[in-house]
Amino acid sequence: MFLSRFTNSSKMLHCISRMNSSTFKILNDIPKDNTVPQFTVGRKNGFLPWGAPLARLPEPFQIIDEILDEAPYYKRDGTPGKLATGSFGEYVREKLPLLDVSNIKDSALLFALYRDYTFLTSQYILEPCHLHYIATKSKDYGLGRSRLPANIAIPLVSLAKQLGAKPFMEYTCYATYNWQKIDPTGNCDAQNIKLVRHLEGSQHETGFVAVHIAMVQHSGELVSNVQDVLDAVEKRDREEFDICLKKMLTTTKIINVKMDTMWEYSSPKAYNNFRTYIMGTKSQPMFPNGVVYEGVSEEPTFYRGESGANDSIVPTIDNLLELTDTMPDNPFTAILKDFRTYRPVNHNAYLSYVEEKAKSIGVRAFATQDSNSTVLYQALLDQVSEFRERHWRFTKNYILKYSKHPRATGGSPIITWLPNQLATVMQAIVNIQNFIKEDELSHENKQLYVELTKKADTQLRILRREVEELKKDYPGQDIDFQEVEGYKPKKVETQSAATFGQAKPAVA
Ligand code: HEM
Repeated sequence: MFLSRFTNSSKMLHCISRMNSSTFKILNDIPKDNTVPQFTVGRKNGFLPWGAPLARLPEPFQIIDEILDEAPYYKRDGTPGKLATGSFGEYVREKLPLLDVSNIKDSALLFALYRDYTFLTSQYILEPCHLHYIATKSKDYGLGRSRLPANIAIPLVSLAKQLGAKPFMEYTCYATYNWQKIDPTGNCDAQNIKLVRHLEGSQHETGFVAVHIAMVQHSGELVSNVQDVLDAVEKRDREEFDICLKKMLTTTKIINVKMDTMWEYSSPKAYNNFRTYIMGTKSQPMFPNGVVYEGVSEEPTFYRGESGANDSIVPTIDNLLELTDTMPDNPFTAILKDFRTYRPVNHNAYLSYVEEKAKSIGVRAFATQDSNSTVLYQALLDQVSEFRERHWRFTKNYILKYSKHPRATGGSPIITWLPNQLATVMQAIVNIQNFIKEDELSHENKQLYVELTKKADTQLRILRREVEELKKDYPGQDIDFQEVEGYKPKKVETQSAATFGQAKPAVA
């Protein structure tokens, strides 16, 4: 049975889940009703859409297929597209009529149109930046276009409103709603994935997105694991709790192993060939005055760019383990919270549910009442650290080796932001040892605990030194709260990256 109470109103979905934080309706099966929002969290689809992403648009929208086929730097036949010749801007201004998208009932078409208008937007405003980046031999991006024409802006804003999304390219647009299986009977491993839309058009771009999909295909198991852990804590069932933590460990290990295949599917050297087009307009020097959406408002807009930071796997685990609560109250954490608004409303509501539920029933407190459970909890923290550590390695090899640009695609400071969270989780692994009584541990858990604690402690010291060194080469890495408008710090603990990621002590 799928969730029949869902309607295509994203606001309604948000309300349903927020009305009662002790329950959250998760899809148990694939819906038959095509008005159910594509990004509804489910035990089968997890954080992927519940239906296969729509690859081709029906009339009267086929003109968008045509334009997007012509756009990529390299078209499907390998010849240069409009972005390579610098003619995309003029082409789309002239060729695209102002289409009416105000009343789209089918959730697949609604999301496909939103995806496609965000592609048109990013290609339009960032076309000059990539050409500048090539002309200056990777030195800088110059300025982007500061006005988005009405034939793109008006429909995009309407679609975003219908979805409760930002009118800008989110992670869902570039990654989780932008793929097809090559063999429809196969799974979503990277070799079986091709893209619906390209920005650059290389196999490295396909590989980059495909590895994300290969990881997110396991998020259905993760959603089930999370629910089982929460149920076990509510029942105060220790045996069941330990079994569930072990199952979740298996899932997280699979996801981390899939992450490692990035090196195989997408080369570090090729990443910067498509990275420009996924940049945002917020906290980016290419858009000092933002972007005006013509026909909508003369007020400039500022949006974060596409980023894996909008994926829901890691935030879900952060929230379940109550790690989010130990993040320092600094501007980096403020950015992390801001990122959470750049995702489907149902994902955001799910994240809030997990966060509130874990706190109210005390997942961490329950874990730390037993030394062996605490080690399993610590092992899960270690998987979050493994994810973030792999990720920091990607950033050093795919980005820092080739670019001195100070901001990541999502607008976070490239040197200090990721280490803020990485250091927090490493510190949490070290701190949790206060709850472990070695003489109560099984032989297996004792070995694991010693190994995990030592590893985190060493990595933390290396990371701190590394960040201080790297900061010298990148300007503006220490930011203040003003950059994250709307965020109210509870208490300013630090504004300096010198003490980034100091987790608060774990309190049971
Ligand atoms: C070559 C591969 C990758 C590179 C270079 C890269 C780069 C980055 C950067 C620079 C950030 C900082 C946020 C921002 O954009 O402003 C970020 C955040 C993030 N990315 Fe990636 N990414 C890669 C692959 C992935 C993959 C495969 C995933 C899997 C879903 C992922 C998930 C995340 C998450 C969850 C965050 C937030 C991290 C946190 O909470 O500490 N990334 N990424």
